[in-house]
Amino acid sequence: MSLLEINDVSKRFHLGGLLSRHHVDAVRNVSFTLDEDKPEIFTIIGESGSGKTTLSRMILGLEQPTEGHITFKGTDTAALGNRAARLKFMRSVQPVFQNPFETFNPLKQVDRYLVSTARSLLGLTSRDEVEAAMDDALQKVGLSLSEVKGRYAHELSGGQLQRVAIARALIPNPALLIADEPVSMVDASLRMSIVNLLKNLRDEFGVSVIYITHDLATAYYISDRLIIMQKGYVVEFGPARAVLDDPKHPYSRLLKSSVLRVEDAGAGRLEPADRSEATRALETMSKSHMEEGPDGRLVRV
Ligand SMILES: Nc1ncnc2c1ncn2[C@@H]1O[C@H](COP(=O)(O)OP(=O)(O)OP(=O)(O)O)[C@@H](O)[C@H]1O
Repeated sequence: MSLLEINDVSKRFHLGGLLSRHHVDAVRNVSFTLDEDKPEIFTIIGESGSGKTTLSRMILGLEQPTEGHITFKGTDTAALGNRAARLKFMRSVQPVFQNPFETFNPLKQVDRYLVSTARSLLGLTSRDEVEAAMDDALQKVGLSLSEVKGRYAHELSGGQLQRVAIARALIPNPALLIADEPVSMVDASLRMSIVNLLKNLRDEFGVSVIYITHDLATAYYISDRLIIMQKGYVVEFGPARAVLDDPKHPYSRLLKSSVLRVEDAGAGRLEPADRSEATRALETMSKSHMEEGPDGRLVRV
């Protein structure tokens, strides 16, 4: 059975009111499926404005698709009518946001966030039960309740704080985490520990992760499959290493060639790579379609 099915989903934002003719097509005809029996790290890559966050907000039910359907464990997420159905969905699909320093109010002890998640999503009332659920989630991210209890955000490192944010998301034992740029605000030296943590959640606890990033290196390291988005379109889709080793679409090639290498920086080569091929591909995008290669990869042509 599918865990998550994204079926031909598009999102159009009207600018200046519904009757205005100005709009942005943030997401265009995106489809993919995650399998319930095969937890994976599914990565969405794309530059700023390509539609990654809009797609993730639709999966979380924070935006509704203009067209298409999103189905979680067989239920259309647009049809989650009552509070009980909505709560059940929120227990199963949890977000992790980009900046842990924005996630946590500096005037509130960080463990209070975990307490409220345990109460609201698990319905726990007794202090012992709440603390057991918190400690269990904190252990999964390599922390413990005693390390975190009573502490404020500024008393923890960015890496520790992002672990606490992930622990909060893990309290209801979700099947799916939506992690939107979870390492971009974390110190480079701590980045791999968070990335390895996501891997561990997949391997040890069977949690699937939708990992949203600009960062090709971490995407290459942890992803099972990925999509590359440009201006709302999926331009390439397939096993992560196959796509990143040998990108087929001009935009994917541009992304890969834009990664700054130490030897280029040392030689003063800081200019962006030539965008002309990717820009030409974008001009013909509305007339394009996805085509399947012999290795099961999909490329927009
Ligand atoms: N609520 C909104 N109203 C109008 N336009 C929006 C809204 N949200 C997003 N957009 C537009 O939709 C497009 C896609 O934005 P989105 O934030 O999904 O991209 P992104 O790939 O996540 O970018 P970033 O990496 O910068 O977060 C952009 O052109 C953006 O300006």
